[in-house]
Amino acid sequence: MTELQKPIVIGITGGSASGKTTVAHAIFEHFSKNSSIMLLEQDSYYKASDLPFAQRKLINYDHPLAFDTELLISDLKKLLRRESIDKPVYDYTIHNRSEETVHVEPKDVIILEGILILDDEELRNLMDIKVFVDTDDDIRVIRRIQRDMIERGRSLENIIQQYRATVKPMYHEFIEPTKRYADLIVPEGGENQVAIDLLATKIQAILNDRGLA
Ligand SMILES: Nc1ncnc2c1ncn2[C@@H]1O[C@H](COP(=O)(O)OP(=O)(O)O)[C@@H](O)[C@H]1O
Ligand SMILES: O=c1ccn([C@@H]2O[C@H](COP(=O)(O)O)[C@@H](O)[C@H]2O)c(=O)[nH]1
Repeated sequence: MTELQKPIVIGITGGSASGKTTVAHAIFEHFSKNSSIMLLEQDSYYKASDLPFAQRKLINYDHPLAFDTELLISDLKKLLRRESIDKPVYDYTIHNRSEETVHVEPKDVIILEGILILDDEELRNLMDIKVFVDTDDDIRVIRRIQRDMIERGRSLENIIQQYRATVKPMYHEFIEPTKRYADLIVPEGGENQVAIDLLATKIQAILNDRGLA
């Protein structure tokens, strides 16, 4: 009976460094002891590139076409059919997909997280709950500087240049407009415990309804 139930898909989006990953991990932690749950990052589905590093650095990574959305939809549909996937691995430090993949087994709850997951209608329609993490541009840019210098091997100059050239304009052109598709808008992300608790309650209700609890 349990194997035949459709898994629950929670989409968590918002601008870069809004707190999407932090919210996704909080939900994951909440359910991981008692439920079968997994994270699926849209970033894993950035397109691979044959261009040299100097040119890869200049790619617009905040445009919908930077992602292999076809592969992401195909993998998500497999997980919904309770089939396993070989998830690509993305390496931000080299701006490219790594040679490796990670074998992922299907789970009852799938948390899909990324800047442009609500842009594509077909992908959007696969989600049960859509969340937009809404954090002001100035806070996000400060967080991004701190994170990208430490975790993604970037210089301050490079982060500022990329932010002005693509990150900020693409946010306003493509990401922020997807807020209208969200069921829930979470201000400030990871520290918003009330929103995380509300989300957890709703997920638990769907788990109960589908007999997955
Ligand atoms: N509410 C918050 N207050 C302070 N720092 C936060 C908050 N939410 C996230 N952060 C920090 O901001 C950075 C970006 O958060 P992250 O969740 O990785 O964002 P995203 O996945 O949207 O890019 C991380 O270093 C994280 O620890
Ligand atoms: O090669 C790359 C790929 C992506 N980026 C930037 O990453 C963010 C999305 O990740 P978040 O965790 O949501 O911040 C996006 O804004 C891209 O600009 C990159 O710099 N290089």
